[in-house]
Amino acid sequence: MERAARLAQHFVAEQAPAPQLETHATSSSVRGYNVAVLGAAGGIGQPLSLLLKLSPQVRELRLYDVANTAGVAADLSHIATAPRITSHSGAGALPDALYGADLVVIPAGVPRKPGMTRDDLFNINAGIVRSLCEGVARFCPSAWVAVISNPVNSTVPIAAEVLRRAGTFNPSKLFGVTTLDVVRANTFVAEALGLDPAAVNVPVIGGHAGVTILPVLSAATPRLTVPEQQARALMARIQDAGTEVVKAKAGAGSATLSMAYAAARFAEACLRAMSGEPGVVECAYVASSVVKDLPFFASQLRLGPAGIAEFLPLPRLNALEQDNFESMKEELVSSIAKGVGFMNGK
Ligand SMILES: NC(=O)C1=CN([C@@H]2O[C@H](COP(=O)(O)OP(=O)(O)OC[C@H]3O[C@@H](n4cnc5c(N)ncnc54)[C@H](O)[C@@H]3O)[C@@H](O)[C@H]2O)C=CC1
Ligand SMILES: O=C([O-])CC(=O)C(=O)O
Repeated sequence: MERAARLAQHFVAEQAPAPQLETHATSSSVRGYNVAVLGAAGGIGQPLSLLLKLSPQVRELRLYDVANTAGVAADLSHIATAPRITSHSGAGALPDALYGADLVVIPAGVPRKPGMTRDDLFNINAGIVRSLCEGVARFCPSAWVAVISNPVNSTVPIAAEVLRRAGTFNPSKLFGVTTLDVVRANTFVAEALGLDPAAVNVPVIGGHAGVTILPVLSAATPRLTVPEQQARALMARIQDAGTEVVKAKAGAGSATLSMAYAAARFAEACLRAMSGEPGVVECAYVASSVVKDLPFFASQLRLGPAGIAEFLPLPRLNALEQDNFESMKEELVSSIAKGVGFMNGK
């Protein structure tokens, strides 16, 4: 019997810990973590896997996709860094990719073409995220899960519902990756201020589509003092930045390289928090009670060894941001309801 099938059978039949890889290192004995990338042969998956191969936090990097992971894995495995690379192609290989994973990053799914919204991807990507999360619930129920697949505003509620139904949902460990919005905001604000982007931090709250992306420019550090018209233009550029890339790629997909950078930054933050490093703060789209009537919301989170350790208070919004905040609510409510409706067969 295949190792994956044996592991799966063992897990289901006996509910006992299988020969698990050594994980959950403590800060005093860091051995690294097992990270699975689902969709690893894709436009984001490949450069993301490259960046994770460079991470000192990673012990084993499992590359899973419906096909074509063998070549990516062979290629990456020649890089002279510590993480061990494994290849898992096809649905039958999912259990092996997930078993003992500490962090699962999901960039699986179709990207936009010009003229499409992220929501236009729902019909295909909803089912992909559902089936992958069913695997997570079964084979690595304690893992942290970072969902990249769009529309994030709906795929994260789907992931939550899958895990909840399986009895394994831990809201502190499920994240929609919105780091690219923060990365873009930092870059564009740094350009405006003539600074190194590494010295800039802009919290971005809400969700990950159009008006739901709310960069809180008034809370940027260092302080951004620009005329309102320039602030409006910056906000619009950050909100439309995904579309800017989709248009420039002219049918060849959406952001992959900047997204890989952003996802690697987020994954690295998760692994540092897991290992007990204090003061790890990132924005992400999570199950939340920070805003009434929005059960999923992106805001600044302090991460700890067990996932979300604290929801930081929302920054104070100026009039322009408050306006945007009010106009995002309806869209976010309906995107969340669409995800939940999908799980209810609607
Ligand atoms: N959260 C964010 O900020 C961003 C999200 N995205 C989203 O990320 C997703 C992936 O984008 P790209 O990598 O550019 O697309 P891509 O098409 O280049 O790669 C997607 C990969 O997913 C794989 N895949 C499809 N179904 C799968 C399944 N059931 N199991 C495992 N793998 C499967 C494909 O074989 C392919 O290799 C898209 O939905 C895109 O909209 C893209 C950029 C930013
Ligand atoms: O725009 C897209 O379709 C991909 C994405 O989410 C982004 O680049 O922010």
